[in-house]
Amino acid sequence: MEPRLRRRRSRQLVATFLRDPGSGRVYRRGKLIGKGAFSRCYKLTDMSTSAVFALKVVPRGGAGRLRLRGKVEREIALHSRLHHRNIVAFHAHFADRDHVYMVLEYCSRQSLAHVLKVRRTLTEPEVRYYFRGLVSGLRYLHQQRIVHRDLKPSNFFLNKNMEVKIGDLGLAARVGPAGRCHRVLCGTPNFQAPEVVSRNGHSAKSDIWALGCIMYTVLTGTPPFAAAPLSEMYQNIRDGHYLEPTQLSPSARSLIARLLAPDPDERPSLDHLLQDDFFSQGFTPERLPPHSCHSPPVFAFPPPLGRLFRKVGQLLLTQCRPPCPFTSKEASGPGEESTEPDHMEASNEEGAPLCTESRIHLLTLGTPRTDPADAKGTLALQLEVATRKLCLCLDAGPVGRTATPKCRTEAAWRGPKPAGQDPPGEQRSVLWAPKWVDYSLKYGFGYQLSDGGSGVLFRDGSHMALRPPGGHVSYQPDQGTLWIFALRDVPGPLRAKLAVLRLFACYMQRRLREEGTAPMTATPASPDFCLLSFTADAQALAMLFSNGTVQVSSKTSPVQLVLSGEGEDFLLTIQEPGGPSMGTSYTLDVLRSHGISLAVRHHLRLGLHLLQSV
Ligand SMILES: Nc1ncnc2c1ncn2[C@@H]1O[C@H](COP(=O)(O)OP(=O)(O)OP(=O)(O)O)[C@@H](O)[C@H]1O
Repeated sequence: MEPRLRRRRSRQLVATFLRDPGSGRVYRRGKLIGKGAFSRCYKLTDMSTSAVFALKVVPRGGAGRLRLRGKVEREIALHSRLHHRNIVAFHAHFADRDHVYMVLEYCSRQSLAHVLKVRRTLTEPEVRYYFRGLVSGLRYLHQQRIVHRDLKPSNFFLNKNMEVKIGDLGLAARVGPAGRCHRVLCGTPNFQAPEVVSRNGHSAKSDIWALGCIMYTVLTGTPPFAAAPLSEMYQNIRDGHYLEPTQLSPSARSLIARLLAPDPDERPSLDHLLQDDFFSQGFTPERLPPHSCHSPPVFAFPPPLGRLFRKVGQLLLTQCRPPCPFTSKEASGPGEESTEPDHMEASNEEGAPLCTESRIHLLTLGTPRTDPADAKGTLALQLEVATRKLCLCLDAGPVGRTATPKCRTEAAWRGPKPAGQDPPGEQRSVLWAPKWVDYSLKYGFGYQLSDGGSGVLFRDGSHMALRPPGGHVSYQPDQGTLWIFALRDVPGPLRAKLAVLRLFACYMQRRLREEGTAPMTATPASPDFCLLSFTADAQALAMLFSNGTVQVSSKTSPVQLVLSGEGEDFLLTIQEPGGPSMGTSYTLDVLRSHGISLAVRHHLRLGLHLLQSV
C-alpha cells in the first residue's frame, strides 16, 4: 500500500477513547451504528457518568473538505441551540486533527426508515402517533426560523420508548425575512417540493410538502413521486401528479392531497394539519409498543377504559339486584388481573330456590346495523325463529321431576326415564362461544368461537371476525355486506377495529388456557357467520348467531345451553365448564321422550325472556 493511502486510512480511524477538550469529559467509543454519506455514527459512553450517547463523526480531510466543513459548521451552529423533546438532543461537539465529533442523544431504536424496511407500511393509528411528535418538533424548528430541508424517514429517530425525534440537521438552514432560504436544489429528490424543484427557494411549506410525501410513503410503501428519469419525476412533482392511494381511508387521502398541493400557500400550516379529520377523527395511541418496529401493534386500551370496563362489570353484577341468589365476581378489563364481568359463572347451591319468572332489566344489548334495503327485517325473522326454537325445547315432553336439580348436566338431567338410565345424548362438536367479553359501551361485544375463531359486534353495528386457520378477516359493515381480507391487507380505516378484535381474542384465548379448557374443534364457521344479537340482564346472557344458533348462559348454572340446527337437525347441546371439548347434544326426539329438567327449563326461560326483549 502506498504511504499516502496508508496515512489517510489511519487518519480515518476513530480512537477508542476521546477527550472533549472543552468540558474535559472522556468518552469511550463503542460499536459502529451506521454510516452516512459524509459521516459515521458510533455508540459512545461518558466514562464518568456511564451515560450513553450517539457519536457522529465527520472526517475533516478529503476532497471537497471546505464545502463539508461549512456544512458541518452550519449543522453544529443550528443543532447545538435546539432543545425540544422531538428533536435529537445535541450534547456537545469537539474536533481533533482528523475529525469533527458531535455527541448526540442516543436513539436505540434507530429510525423510522429501519422500521419501514421491516414493516413496509404502517397503520394509520401509528402514522397519527408519529406525526404528532414530528409536527411538534417541526413546529419548534419553524418557530426558530429554521427549515429542515431533508425530512425523510431515515432522519426520524426513535428512542427506546418509541418517542420520535427529528435529527440530521446537515441540510437545515435559517429562513430569511421573506420566509425563504437560498434557491438551491437540496434534499432527497423524491421528497423535494415543487418550489424547490423549480429553484424558487425552500420555505417552511416545503417541509410540509415533505410530510405529505412521507405520509404517503409510510402508508402505501412507495413514495408518491418515484418515476425515472428524474426530469419526469420533477415534472410530476411540479404538477402534483401522483398515483391516488385508493386503498387508504378517505381522510388519509384527503390530508395527503392537502399536503401535496403544488401551491405552497394551499398547504395546511402545522396547526391546521393536526386539526384535519385524519387526526381528529381517528384513534391515536398514547405510545407504541417496541414490537411495532417489526410487527403491527395491537393497541392497548387507555387506562380510563379499564375503569370503564370495571364499571360496566359492576353494573352488570350489582346494579340490578337479582331476585335469586348468585355469586358475583369482580369486573375487569382485558389484560387486567381480576375476572371479567361478562363471563357469568354462578353457583346455585343444591336446594336453593330457583326463580322462574322475573322482570327483565336489560343491562346490555347489541344488534348489527341493518342494511336499509333489508325490508323483510332479517334480524326480526331470525329472532322469531330462535324464539320458536326455545319454545320447542320448553314444550318438549313432560317436566322433569327432580325437585333439586344440580348444575352438573348429568345430575340436572332427570326426565321421566327409568332410574339409572342416562338420556341418549351424543358427543357433538357444535359451534358455540366458550368465552366472551362485553365492552359494548365503548367498543363492542367480543366472543371466542369453538372453531378457534373470534369476532366482535361493534358498537356501531358492524361486525368483524378472525377466521381460522388462514387468519382471514371477515368484515360486515352491516347485515348484508361482507368483505373478506387477508390479515395484512385489512385497510387502514379498519385497523383500529382489527386491533380491538385481536386484543379481545388474545384476552379470551388466554383466559381459556388459564382455565384449562381443552382445545376446541368444530367445523369452521362460514365467512359470513356473525353474532346477530347479544342481550343480558342480571341473570343471563343470550347470544344469537347468524346460522340460527342460540346460546344461553345463566348465572345460576355453570353450563351453557346451545340450540343449533333446525327441524331434523335440531340439537340442544349442554356445554359444561372443564368438561370434554365436545358438549352433550340431544335431539328433539330425545327431548320429547325424556323431557327436560327444571334447571334446564329455567335456563331456557331466561334465554326466552332475553330474546323477546330485543
Ligand atoms: N442519534 C442517533 N442515535 C442512534 N442512531 C443514530 C443516531 N444518529 C444517526 N444514527 C444512525 O447512524 C447511521 C448513520 O447516520 P448519519 O446521520 O450519519 O447518516 P445517514 O442519515 O444514514 O445518511 P446521510 O447523512 O447520508 O443522510 C444511521 O443508521 C442512523 O440511523
